[in-house]
Amino acid sequence: MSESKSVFLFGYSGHAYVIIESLLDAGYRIKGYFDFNETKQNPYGLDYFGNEDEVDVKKIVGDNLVFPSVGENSIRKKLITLFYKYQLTQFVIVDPSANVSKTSFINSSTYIGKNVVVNAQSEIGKGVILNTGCIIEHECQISDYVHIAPGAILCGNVSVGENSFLGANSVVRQNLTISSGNVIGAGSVVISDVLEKGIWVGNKLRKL
Ligand SMILES: CC(=O)SCCNC(=O)CCNC(=O)[C@H](O)C(C)(C)COP(=O)(O)OP(=O)(O)OC[C@H]1O[C@@H](n2cnc3c(N)ncnc32)[C@H](O)[C@@H]1OP(=O)(O)O
Repeated sequence: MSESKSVFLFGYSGHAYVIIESLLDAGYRIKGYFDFNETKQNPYGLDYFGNEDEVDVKKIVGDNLVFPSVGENSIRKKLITLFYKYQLTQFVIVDPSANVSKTSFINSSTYIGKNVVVNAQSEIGKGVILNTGCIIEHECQISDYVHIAPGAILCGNVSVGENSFLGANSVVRQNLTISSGNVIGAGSVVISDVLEKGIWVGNKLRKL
């Protein structure tokens, strides 16, 4: 990761706190944040630069780095669209504790959290969150704006469509596809393709 520039964050609540600590551990300087309003709590003492829809973001940011620090998939998508519009400098944040295969490909504005594993030949889209301790096994394909919550496990060669959310500790069996816009509940076990959009929960446990 580049250490020569400062980072402007977009969004400053719980998910941003996690990102801030990864950035600080990796040696970045944080310039401040944009958000709808100045936040009441400011645990990291950051400067507020305004609502990105109301201020001249490009002039304020210059050639510094930008990052979408919000957990909600649709808001990250909106922010990244703005980053492209103003040709701002996007990057990838990999927490120093993560273990990311050299043969995987990670797209811009993606966050890889503490103790995450990304294994061989996986491809991760832009604006993705790989949250604390999740495991993305070999040859997985994760599309843009997906959120994989803490502790989720994707076995090998799993595809996840754009904007989907996989809950904490969910497990997806190998070689399966989850199409775009899906929500998989916390602790669920996915044992067949999920091709119809919806909120899916449960683990159909039975004696074999
Ligand atoms: C750092 C972070 O925090 S990242 C975020 C991590 N958070 C998570 O992973 C949470 C993921 N969210 C969930 O699992 C949610 O429960 C959802 C999205 C699946 C469903 O939420 P809601 O739509 O609000 O459902 P609600 O809580 O009303 O429950 C509806 C029904 O589903 C059941 N249900 C909800 N979640 C689950 C689940 N994970 N597994 C099994 N059943 C569930 C409920 O028991 C309830 O059943 P009933 O109708 O028989 O009473």
